[in-house]
Amino acid sequence: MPASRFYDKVLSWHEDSVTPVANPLLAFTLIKRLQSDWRNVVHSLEASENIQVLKDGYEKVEQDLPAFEDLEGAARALMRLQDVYMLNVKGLARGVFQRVTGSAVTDLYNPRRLFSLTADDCFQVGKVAYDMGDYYHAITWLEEAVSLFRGSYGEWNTEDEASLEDALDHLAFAYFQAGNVSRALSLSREFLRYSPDNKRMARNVLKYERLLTEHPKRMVAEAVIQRPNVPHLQTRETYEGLCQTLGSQPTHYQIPTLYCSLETNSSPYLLLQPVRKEVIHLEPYVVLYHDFVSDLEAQKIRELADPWLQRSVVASGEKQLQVDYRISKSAWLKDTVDPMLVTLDHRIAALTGLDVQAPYAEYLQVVNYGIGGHYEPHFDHATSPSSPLYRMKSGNRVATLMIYLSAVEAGGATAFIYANFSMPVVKNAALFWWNLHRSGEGDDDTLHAGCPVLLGDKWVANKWIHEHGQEFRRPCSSRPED
Ligand SMILES: O=C(O)CCC(=O)C(=O)O
Ligand SMILES: [Fe+2]
Repeated sequence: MPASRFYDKVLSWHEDSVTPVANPLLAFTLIKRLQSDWRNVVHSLEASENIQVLKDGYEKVEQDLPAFEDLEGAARALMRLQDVYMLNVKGLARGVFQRVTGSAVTDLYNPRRLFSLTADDCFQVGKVAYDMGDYYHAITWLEEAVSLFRGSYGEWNTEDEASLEDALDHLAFAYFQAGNVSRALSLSREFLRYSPDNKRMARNVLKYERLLTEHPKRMVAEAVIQRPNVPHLQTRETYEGLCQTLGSQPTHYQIPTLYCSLETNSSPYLLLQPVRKEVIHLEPYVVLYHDFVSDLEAQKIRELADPWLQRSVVASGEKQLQVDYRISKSAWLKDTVDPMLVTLDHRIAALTGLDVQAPYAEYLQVVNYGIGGHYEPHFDHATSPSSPLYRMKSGNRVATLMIYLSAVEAGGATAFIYANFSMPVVKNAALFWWNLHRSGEGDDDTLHAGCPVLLGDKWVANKWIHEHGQEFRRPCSSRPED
């Protein structure tokens, strides 16, 4: 019986998956299974004697299951990964992560186990794009759906929402919208072979034929379908190149001023336990402190924050908003939550020489990025006088110290757009940089981003240090270049 075949399939997905959400393909299918596959199984016509029990059980948990919005988010995350890492959709559907540029194919990650996508999975991703009018992504995913449905024609899965006909129908229309009428025509004709009585499709075929006779050029000159442009991101190419670590990474051999040292900063605290400091970049000044926290501390911080995590917001004018360009969950941890956080503050103060007591620094912000989670290029400091950052009345964010609380399997680097380098996630290390010049003016060269997580679960913690309280620790200067 198909429903039990679905059950067996679900069981096999869960075999040996300790962290099921580390793989974006598995994460998508998990959400899809909870959001629509089970519903399709439960509401299928395959009424057997136990169906009432199954239905009752389903209704009990229904409101806690992921909503369509979650499925949509997961589909968009897959498309984001596809774009930023130039992933090939055919490869993704087979469970492999390959970057394809021209004829060159690079393996970005070799998963231990392949999780392939079904035709219906690809259809759902394509449909999300289609419903947003994004025919560029719709076409790549629906092409894959059509090709997989063709290969398994006649085999019907109870959990599936769509069929070959649905996929052909959507793909044909997507091509038509994108200006490729000849492809729309051939797919519509294929559709009619399976459903010859469909009047709407018959009308479409006539329309496409007419268009092609009237404008025969469209037959040959197939429109090049462009990826939708995201207007707020002028730096997209650089950003994506850096996420793929195609930027000019600093090499210590070429730049002798970049060095590694054991930092004691004349602090008694650090004399006992010096921290290995690596200068990553000079202007802006960015350093990495290795093993800034221990595995246990990192774990503890993640655990303390976990129950408080909420979808991250950003400052927009005077308001705080949820936006597509920052997708993560975050929580603020007050020092009083655990003595370990006080120890951490002392370590930050000792290393940076800055005062991190309230109100001169913000609470620790813990951030968790799921699959495809990201933070597009931004500044940490306020760029407008009405920013909510000034509510603390301790000036702007003079410096950032960001701790990597986890490793990731692939993706998730921190990219400095204008400085043209990216920092891969180094578990337990902390990245420090100045956001402001000594004059107090924002340093535009600190524009940075958290690249989408390709595989894994990325955690970071931010300590934002404000201007006030640092007057004697970082004296100001009127030279803007300082
Ligand atoms: O996650 C990252 O690598 C960067 C995060 C970041 O820039 C921020 O939270 O402000
Ligand atoms: Fe940032």
